[in-house]
Amino acid sequence: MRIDVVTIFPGYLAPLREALLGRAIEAGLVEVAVHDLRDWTHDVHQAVDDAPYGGGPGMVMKPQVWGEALDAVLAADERPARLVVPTPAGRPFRQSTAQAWAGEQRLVFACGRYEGIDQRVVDEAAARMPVDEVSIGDYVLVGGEVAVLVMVEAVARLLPGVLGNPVSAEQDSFSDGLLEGPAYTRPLTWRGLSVPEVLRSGHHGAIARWRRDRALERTADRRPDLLAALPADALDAADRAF
Ligand SMILES: N#Cc1c(-c2ccc3ccn(Cc4ccncc4)c3c2)n[nH]c1N
Repeated sequence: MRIDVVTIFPGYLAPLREALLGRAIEAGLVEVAVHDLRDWTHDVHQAVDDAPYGGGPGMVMKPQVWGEALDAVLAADERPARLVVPTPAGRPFRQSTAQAWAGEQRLVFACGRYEGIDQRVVDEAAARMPVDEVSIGDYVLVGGEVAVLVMVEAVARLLPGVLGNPVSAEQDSFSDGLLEGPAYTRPLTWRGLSVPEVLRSGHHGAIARWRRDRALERTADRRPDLLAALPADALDAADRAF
């Protein structure tokens, strides 16, 4: 997969080259290119924004600059791309979104700032490629860069070879529609608190059942909406007994 990010703050995306994802890039499991939107300005001030039509607070990002930038970035690789535009007004970004995007050959992320990007940039792009306007949560950020860090990590960890243990991605929170339950490691007792006996029993069936019960319990307590959204056949009799 190739990932391109267009932003006026390229330095914000430096964390993509750290740790697990950085190693994946070095291993050639994923390609990441970050582009400075101002490279496609032509005025001395490198202007990327202007006042909003209809008035209102703040500034809007100019369509001309974005259009030239996306044309150039898209032309740099022949692979078909999905354009992703983070926005507080976007559809929710979920694990299912990350799983769907993990199958893409190429993702191009457009990081807005100010009050956002002129809508015509999205509309014009949508005539020639898939475009997703997405939000990472119900709170307001200052720009799209942090959201891109979140989404790139969520997608990249699903790519073959990126995670040391692919099983862990299958047992993620949300992968089965539930939150994952609590995890424990050594020491056996820490500040008077001990690891649940069942986890030391060696009884794999009992351990699986205990973990499922804790996941159901945590999901019911913290995210009842996820429980309500589960397909009818997602809970077996033992689950329902919980
Ligand atoms: N994903 C995501 C987001 C954003 C977000 C994303 C891109 C941009 C570009 C500009 N802004 C600032 C802004 C724009 C409009 N209204 C208010 C603030 C952004 C915010 N905020 N909250 C989220 N969950």
